[in-house]
Amino acid sequence: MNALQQQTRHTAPQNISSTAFRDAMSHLAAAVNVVTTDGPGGRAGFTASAVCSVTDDPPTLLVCINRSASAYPAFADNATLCVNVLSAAHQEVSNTFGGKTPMAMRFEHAEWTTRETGAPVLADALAHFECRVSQRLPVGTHEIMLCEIVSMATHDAPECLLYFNRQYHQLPRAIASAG
Ligand SMILES: NC(=O)C1=CN([C@@H]2O[C@H](COP(=O)(O)OP(=O)(O)OC[C@H]3O[C@@H](n4cnc5c(N)ncnc54)[C@H](O)[C@@H]3O)[C@@H](O)[C@H]2O)C=CC1
Ligand SMILES: Cc1cc2nc3c(=O)[nH]c(=O)nc-3n(C[C@H](O)[C@H](O)[C@H](O)COP(=O)(O)O)c2cc1C
Repeated sequence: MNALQQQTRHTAPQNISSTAFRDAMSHLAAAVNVVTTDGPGGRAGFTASAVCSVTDDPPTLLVCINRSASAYPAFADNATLCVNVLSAAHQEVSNTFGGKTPMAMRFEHAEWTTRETGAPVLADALAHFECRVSQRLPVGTHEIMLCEIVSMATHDAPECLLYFNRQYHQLPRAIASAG
């Protein structure tokens, strides 16, 4: 057996439990976002790594939200949301929105504003995307929200926040070149 084979762990298809899937998913590094909303369903937000770009025409991204999350009823009732991309300075913001913190307290510890849609915008987010939810698709425990961009902005913070191996990591904007 060579070194590569020794480091590779295979799981038979019939054995793919939720735990095995999560263990494998912990090997995917992901950007960390706080997704917020406000409207008839109230103000809410949650930490999300399941966010990705779908198409640039019309500019669209997707967000997956667990339907058992305390934030879900507000997202189900509201038509707009904001994806706030976190910088390395926002690890505590991520913990606040990813834990069991009561919804009203989540917005107390960072600077939030509103712009086009009324969804809370994190003042110094690395980027923010205000969106109109254009489609909703339930899949298992989650709902995929397809989100058309209404307005966006970027902010050149020096490092982004990543989630990998169940831990936070910080990645600099520019990697120093060797030699
Ligand atoms: N997509 C999601 O719903 C995610 C939920 N979480 C939640 O945050 C908490 C802490 O998670 P970890 O410490 O990373 O350990 P974990 O073992 O629960 O998660 C490991 C990885 O599995 C994936 N994952 C976790 N829960 C999932 C779910 N319900 N549906 C689809 N994918 C899921 C994510 O990629 C995550 O990084 C847990 O309660 C977890 O459920 C974390 C990341 C993503
Ligand atoms: C790094 C990280 C990423 C997460 N990504 C998602 C996600 O993409 N979708 C999701 O529904 N929940 C995600 N969660 C979990 C939610 O942020 C939240 O903890 C969960 O919905 C339970 O919140 P509640 O106590 O308000 O019900 C993530 C949590 C962490 C810490």
